[in-house]
Amino acid sequence: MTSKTNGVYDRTPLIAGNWKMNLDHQQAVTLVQKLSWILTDADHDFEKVEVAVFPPFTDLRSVQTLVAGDRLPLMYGAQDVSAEESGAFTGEISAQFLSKLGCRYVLVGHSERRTLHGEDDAMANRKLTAALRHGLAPILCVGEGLDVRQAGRHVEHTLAQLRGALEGLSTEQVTDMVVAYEPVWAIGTGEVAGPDDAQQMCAALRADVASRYGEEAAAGLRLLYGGSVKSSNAASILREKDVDGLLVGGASLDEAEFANIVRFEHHLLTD
Ligand SMILES: O=C[C@H](O)COP(=O)(O)O
Repeated sequence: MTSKTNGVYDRTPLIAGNWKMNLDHQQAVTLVQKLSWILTDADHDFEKVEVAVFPPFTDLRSVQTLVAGDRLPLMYGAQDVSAEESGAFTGEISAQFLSKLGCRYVLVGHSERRTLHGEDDAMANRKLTAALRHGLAPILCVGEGLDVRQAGRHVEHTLAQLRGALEGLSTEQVTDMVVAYEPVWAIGTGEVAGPDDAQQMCAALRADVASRYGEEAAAGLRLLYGGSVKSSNAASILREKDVDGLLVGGASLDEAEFANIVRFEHHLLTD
């Protein structure tokens, strides 16, 4: 997001709520209903600031039914996708299934997939390709651990993740992409990277895309920050020039708190 002063953004801000392994399908319906009531009551303009939720797989059909039935203006997506097309892959969920459920987005390469399931950049690349084949918009997650940050290698590390995951993709495919910078040391810890840290990395990611895929691709690329985001720090991070949105974990499980994050502009105007 850019141009914070006149209310006009170069890119539509995206506020994404990753529920992780929380909320069953009934709780999902309740949360989405309440979130939509709060935002509608507050006259939230969903075209100006996009809102997306990422429930567990088992909730997606219920969320789809609610969103379609009530014509809710929010988007939803999945937290992961198989790199495979179909077949004997027990427990996997294909991009085609997600597409059929009306998912707009899918997270790829989240740090919890990387650390808990050993996913690497090559796997992120295969998942991105699978998602794109089925018309899903991937949100590629990148970011460094504490050791890398302390060694001062966070920019090179994160750019290497980006390059590995985007390997072989066309300029057109990269142009539609969303990339989330999530420093692992700031996830679920209460530690937040400062707005300067978020801006430094998002600027480096955008510059890298510009050098490889051209200025147009870089200008369209949406860059999110994730890691202990709350309504109290959202506005200051989003004020940064190259930060186009947020990937929110824990705080997205509380509809009032998440709605306050979505309405960050309100805080920009008042603080
Ligand atoms: O996907 C979301 C991120 O992992 C951030 O999670 P958090 O807001 O709970 O730190």
